[in-house]
Amino acid sequence: MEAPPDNDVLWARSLHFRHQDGSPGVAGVSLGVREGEILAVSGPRGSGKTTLLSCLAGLVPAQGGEVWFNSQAVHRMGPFARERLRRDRFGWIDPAPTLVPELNVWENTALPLMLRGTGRRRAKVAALEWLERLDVGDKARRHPAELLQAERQRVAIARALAPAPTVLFADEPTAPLHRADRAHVLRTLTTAARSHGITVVLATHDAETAALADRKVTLLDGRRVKTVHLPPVPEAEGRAECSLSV
Ligand SMILES: Nc1ncnc2c1ncn2[C@@H]1O[C@H](COP(=O)(O)OP(=O)(O)OP(=O)(O)O)[C@@H](O)[C@H]1O
Repeated sequence: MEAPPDNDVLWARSLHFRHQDGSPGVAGVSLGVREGEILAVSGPRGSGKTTLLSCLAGLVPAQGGEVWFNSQAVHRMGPFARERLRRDRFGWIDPAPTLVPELNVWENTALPLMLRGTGRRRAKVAALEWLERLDVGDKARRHPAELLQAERQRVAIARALAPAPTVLFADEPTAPLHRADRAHVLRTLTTAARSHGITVVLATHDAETAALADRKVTLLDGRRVKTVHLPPVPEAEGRAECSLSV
């Protein structure tokens, strides 16, 4: 076993993961992510994007293969070491916002910073700055239940960026946003990542989102492929969909 190349902050070799019920998640995926790079992991629904990000972030232990974060072998870590790594070095954005309902918006945003040891006052200042950047600064004292789903997602993005993680795993981060808001939020996310040197692994099935990344890897049925050719939707089916959506 060898350590990853120096310029890769994250590196995986021949990753395998099967879900508890036997569903194949990823099967033999290898990739490297360079420091400061924005890497899109694309592919259709069910292709293994979330599973891959979960293995890379140490959320689930890979059942085969290797994951390296710099010179640390994530695949050899126990649950506590992986949890510490996630807390101190990684950020995560889910497709749907998961905020602590009892805390207000700025407290939610400041939480990862405080868990890393930042004092409450400094954490609050940072949280408020990030909330402003994500256009939800005026909601800082509200509780999650008082916000729209799209606003909660902006808060979740601010919370993930506030500690300036070394690697940010963003799983369909703009899924709950309206199309018009998506581009703006994605630009804020990618600009913030670039200006703070945050490496981003961005799972998306949307080609426009993937185009914002520096590089793209594509998955199909848990494996890396060069391109995905999906069968065209028959015209009659397309018409049926249109009439249903009216
Ligand atoms: N918790 C789970 N238990 C069992 N099977 C799962 C679980 N999560 C995902 N799978 C299965 O693993 C495979 C990969 O799913 P995954 O969610 O990683 O794909 P994805 O590309 O992220 O899809 P989506 O875009 O829909 O989120 C799919 O066949 C899926 O049904």
